[in-house]
Amino acid sequence: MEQAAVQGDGLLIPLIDFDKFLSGSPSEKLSAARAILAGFQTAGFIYLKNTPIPPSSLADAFAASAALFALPLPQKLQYAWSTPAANRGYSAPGREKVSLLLSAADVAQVRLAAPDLKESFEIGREDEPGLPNHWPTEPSLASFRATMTAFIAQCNALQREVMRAIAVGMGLGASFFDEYISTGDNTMRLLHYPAVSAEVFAVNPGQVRAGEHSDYGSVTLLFQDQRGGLQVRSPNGRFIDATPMEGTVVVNAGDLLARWSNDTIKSTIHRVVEPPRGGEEEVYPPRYSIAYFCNPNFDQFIEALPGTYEKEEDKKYPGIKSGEYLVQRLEATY
Ligand SMILES: O=C(O)CCC(=O)C(=O)O
Ligand SMILES: [Fe+2]
Repeated sequence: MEQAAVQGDGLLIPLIDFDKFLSGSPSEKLSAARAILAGFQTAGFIYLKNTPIPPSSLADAFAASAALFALPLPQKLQYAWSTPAANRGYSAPGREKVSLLLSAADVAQVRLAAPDLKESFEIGREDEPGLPNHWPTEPSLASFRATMTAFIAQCNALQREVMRAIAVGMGLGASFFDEYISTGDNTMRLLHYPAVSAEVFAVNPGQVRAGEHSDYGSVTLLFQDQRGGLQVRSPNGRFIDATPMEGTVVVNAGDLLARWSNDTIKSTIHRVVEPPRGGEEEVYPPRYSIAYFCNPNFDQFIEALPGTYEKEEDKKYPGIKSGEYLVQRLEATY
């Protein structure tokens, strides 16, 4: 029996020992795979412990991310995110003037449009023709590219194993997804939620660090620091804290995997809000996270997986090319 990482209001996110899947006995492998699949089918989220990602790689990636975001804005803007098809580079925070608002009408207006209090930097597949990554050239970031390249390779290897676990759980054979994900059409997103005055949230109850959303692709590996603020929506519609647990990776299923599984897997809404209140903080410290968004190869045609429907008419969605689906979704957001 695995433990719960998060439990409340009908949401149960399991904590799974991934080493049991990777190096356990055949029966341990199978039960870990089934627990992983069950977590995606019920919560849409799991926490994994004992993954092969070395803590030192993660620490290096967070340090490189912090060094990047510490650059002055004009320097970061040299690396600006350009188009949904490219999906690479830097996105600046929304204007953070919320606490200066004077009238209730102004507050109401901003609540409607309250921009996320975050900045991000996206890194795509390195060898994609015509779409170079925006590697920083500052001397203070001399090791950024090597650090991220190594970390991305480790994340890609981990997601392949997660997909194998899903395949085993579904009874499809461990290598079922391998050919679908051979290219590594994935995106690493570095996230920085700057320090923010507690007043910003007090003045505007609609203000969040990242608005509620589901992810688009197959699975997302999410590495969060210890600040807290990530919340996952329960089946009853309440947001439940997905509290950080040292040494774990949060993994969630995205919309394309839900569609691929004929909605037997859930892509669950989540968001990032102010950290849970401890005392009388006036300023919430910055929060950093790294999300590794995975997709089937962009040229793969995605339609209901074997075993997720009985008759043709039970298929809920027409097939679609992975890359087309992603670009459609990105176009709607930016
Ligand atoms: O920062 C986080 O913990 C969550 C980020 C997230 O959900 C996203 O970027 O899709
Ligand atoms: Fe997300």
